[in-house]
This record gives sequence, structure tokens and C-alpha cells, in this order.
Amino acid sequence: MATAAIFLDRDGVINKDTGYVSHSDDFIFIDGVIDAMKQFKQKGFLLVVVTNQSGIARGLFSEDDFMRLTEWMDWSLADRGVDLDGIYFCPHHPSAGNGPDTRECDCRKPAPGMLLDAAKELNIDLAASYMVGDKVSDMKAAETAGVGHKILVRTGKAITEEGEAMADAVYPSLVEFAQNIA
Ligand SMILES: O=P(O)(O)OC[C@@H](O)[C@H]1O[C@@H](OP(=O)(O)O)[C@@H](O)[C@@H](O)[C@@H]1O
Ligand SMILES: [Mg+2]
Ligand SMILES: [Zn+2]
Repeated sequence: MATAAIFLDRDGVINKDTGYVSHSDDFIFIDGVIDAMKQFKQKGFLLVVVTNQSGIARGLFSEDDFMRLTEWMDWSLADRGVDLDGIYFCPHHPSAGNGPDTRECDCRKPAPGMLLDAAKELNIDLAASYMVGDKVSDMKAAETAGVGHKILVRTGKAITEEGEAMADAVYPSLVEFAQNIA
């Protein structure tokens, strides 16, 4: 049977988005998010991170740097009792940079590729799932993929009118969303 997931954007939802974060020294968990993630797991949701990492295409950091930081984040969460079910990332950008990751792709949000791959690989019930993001591109990716619930949080980029109009709900942070989810 397919399971519902909470898809989490990374920068601006899990950690402070100080711009192309690529090292654990610069990775600051937003207050309360780890406990919020624990609550989602206890409610039976799969927890899946979906993150655009165009810093790789831009040549700001390497895929190895991203992997190292991801391993550190994964262990930091596991240490606090949160086991992530999947981490999906897009290293591409359609125009910035000049390496192999500078290209059009199906995975950079607002494209739905990461969500659709996760749904297939983890047998996720998309209609029963939630996408939590800080940008309109997160909401668009969710809508195109058929994610049932689109949630915006105010811990990242300034929320636009377009983003707010597309979201089913807006919360100050992941903490308040966790308090309100059924
Ligand atoms: O929020 P998620 O998807 O986890 O990750 C976003 C990041 O990859 C970066 O995305 C960039 O946008 P561009 O990729 O340059 O459009 C900017 O918003 C950066 O500040 C941010 O660090
Ligand atoms: Mg974000
Ligand atoms: Zn991509």
C-alpha cells in the first residue's frame, strides 16, 4: 500500500537559507524543526527532502561537498531520532555555470521530477502527501506532481503573493505546521 509523505524543501525550511549553504559550519537548523520532523515520523509519514542545489552547476561547490554536508545532516537528524526516508537533489541550472550540470532538466523545482522519482521509488501516495516549502517554485512542483497539500513557511525567502495564492496554508515555520497537521 502506498504511504503518505511529507516532502521538505531544505534551505529555508530545515535550515536557514544564508545562500548556497555547502558546509556543516554554515548549516543552522531552524528552531524546533527536528522535533517537528520527529512528530511527522511518529504520525506515520515518510520524510523526504527535495532540494535544488544549483550551487553545483554554478561551480560554487562540488557534488562531493553536497554529499558530505548531506551525510552530516542525515547523522545529525538520526542522532536526534529522525530517520529520513529519502533525500533528492537537483545539481542543475538551465543557464548559470559552464560545466556538465548547466542544462535544462526535469528535476529543478518548479519541475516535478524529484517528487515523481521519490513517489515511484518509495511508493508514495502523492494525493495524501504534503509539500512544505518557502518559495512559489516549491508550490508549483507540488501542484504539477499532484501532491495533495501545499504548505508555505515563512522561515525562508520572502513569501510572494503568487506563492501565497498557490499554497493551501501558510505557517510561520515547520513547528506550527506540525502542531496543526491532522
Ligand atoms: O530551498 P532548496 O530547494 O532546498 O535550496 C535552494 C538553494 O539551492 C539555493 O537556491 C538559490 O536559488 P537558485 O537555485 O539559484 O535559483 C537561492 O535561493 C539560494 O539562496 C539557495 O541557497
Ligand atoms: Mg527553499
Ligand atoms: Zn535537475
